Amino acid sequence: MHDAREVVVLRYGHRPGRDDRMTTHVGLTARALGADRVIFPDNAGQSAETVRDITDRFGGPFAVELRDDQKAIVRNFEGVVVHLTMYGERVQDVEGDVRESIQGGDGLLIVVGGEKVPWALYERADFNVGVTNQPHSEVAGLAVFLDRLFEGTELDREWEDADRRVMPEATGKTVIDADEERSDGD
Ligand SMILES: C[S@@+](CC[C@H](N)C(=O)[O-])C[C@H]1O[C@@H](n2cnc3c(N)ncnc32)[C@H](O)[C@@H]1O
Repeated sequence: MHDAREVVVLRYGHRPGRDDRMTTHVGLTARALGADRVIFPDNAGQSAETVRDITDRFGGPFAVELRDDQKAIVRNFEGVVVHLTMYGERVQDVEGDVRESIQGGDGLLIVVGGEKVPWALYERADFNVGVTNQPHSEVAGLAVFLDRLFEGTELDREWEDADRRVMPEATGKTVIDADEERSDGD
C-alpha cells in the first residue's frame, strides 16, 4: 500500500473506565487507516480485546499489544517518533519531512496522549505535530495524521482473512459473509 516501514501507534496513558472508549477508538482508527500495530498500556485489556475482535471479523493484518513500559518504548524506539500534540508544528508543514524520514528506515512510532504526557516525550520526539493548533481529540488527530502520511492511499486498502465484508452502497446495510462469497466464486 505504501513504501514506509512499519507504522506503530502508541496510546500513551489510559484511565480505566474514563478512557475505555477513546482508547478503543484509537486502536480501531489506527487499524482502519493503515497503521500496522497499536500498543496500549497494560491496564487497557478490554480495549485490546475489542480491537482484536474487530480484526478477527473484518480482517487485517493488524496487531494489538499490551505493554507496561511506555516511557521505555518511546525512549528505545529505533525509528522515527511522531508525537501528536496541539502545540506541535503544523501537519501540513511537516508531513513531507516525516514521509522522507521513514523511507528505508526502522519504522514510525506515532504517540497519542490522553491526559498529560511527560515533557520528555516532547524532547524525544523527532516531530511534535499539531493537526491544527486547537485542542480536540487523539482519535481525530490520529485519523487526519494517518491520512496525510499515506496521502489517502490507505482508503483503498484490501483486508486479509476477513470473515465479513461491508458492501458499500448509497442506501442500506449489507454485510457479506466471506465464506458465502468464496463459495459463490467457485
Ligand atoms: C485531551 S487531548 C490533550 C491535549 C493536550 N494538551 C495536547 O498536548 O494536545 C489528548 C490527546 O489528543 C491529541 N490531540 C489533541 N489535540 C490535538 C491537536 N490539535 N493536534 C494533534 N493532536 C492532538 C494529543 O495526542 C493529546 O495528547
